[in-house]
Amino acid sequence: MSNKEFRTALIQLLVSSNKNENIKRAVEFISIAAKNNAKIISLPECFNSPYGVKYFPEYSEHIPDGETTKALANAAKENKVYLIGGSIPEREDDKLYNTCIVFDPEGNLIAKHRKVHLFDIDIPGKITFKESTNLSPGNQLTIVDTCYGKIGIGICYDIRFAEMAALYQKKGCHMIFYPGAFNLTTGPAHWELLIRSRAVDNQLYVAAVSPARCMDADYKAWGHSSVSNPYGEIVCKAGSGEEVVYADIDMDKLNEIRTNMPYLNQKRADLYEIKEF
Ligand SMILES: NC(=O)CCC(=O)C(=O)O
Repeated sequence: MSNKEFRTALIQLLVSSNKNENIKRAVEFISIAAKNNAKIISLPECFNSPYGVKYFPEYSEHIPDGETTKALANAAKENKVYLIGGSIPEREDDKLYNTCIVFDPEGNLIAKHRKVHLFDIDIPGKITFKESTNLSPGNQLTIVDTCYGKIGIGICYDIRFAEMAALYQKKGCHMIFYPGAFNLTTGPAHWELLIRSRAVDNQLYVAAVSPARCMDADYKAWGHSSVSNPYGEIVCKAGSGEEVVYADIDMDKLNEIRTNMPYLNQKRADLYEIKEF
């Protein structure tokens, strides 16, 4: 495969309350995905800790000197892959963040995305979640320059904000990764709809990577890690359990879709515009 065609792998990890075990299993799955020829591998949101505000302080780490950063750097280097490290609770000074770290195939930390839109919702009788209880939002968008092109990074709730994805497209991204953990209320309603919408809006590949569902956990993840192509077709999709799913990315296909339907160049900047950050 050339750099215009490459395989990506989404690791739908079953996250437990044992942090060391979570990291170890993530590293094992990275090696399996690399053996299956994946060049860009992603973990899910909050993969080293159960997802919940009460867990964030205990499981949080400094980046880059924490154990998770070191383990992922080694895994990227040993397997010679780009690694999108899902997210982990990050501690800096007296603040906590929900943070995605990205590594190149030499194991260098090349990006750090702090979730910019915190997940604060209250659907009575269904789900209440308030990340802002103890997390602070990130204040920057994140684009990673790779030998496979530019990749935008968002974390879960970030996928709901169409302008963010539009900016990534405007700045040259051909793919956006969203490590995420939707739930049993919003997952069936919106997970796939949002993945496909961001892909069609911007004519790019969208990958969304969830933890596996654990019915004993406080927060029950929807699962269904998926990739949409730029035409809005789901090209791979996990079930709800632990598994790795793969998608073959094809930049010629993306370019063909953009040529056939050139609506990205037909925007009315005289009427509306996405401002650059
Ligand atoms: N972890 C999250 O940000 C969850 C977002 C979510 O479930 C949603 O519906 O949005």
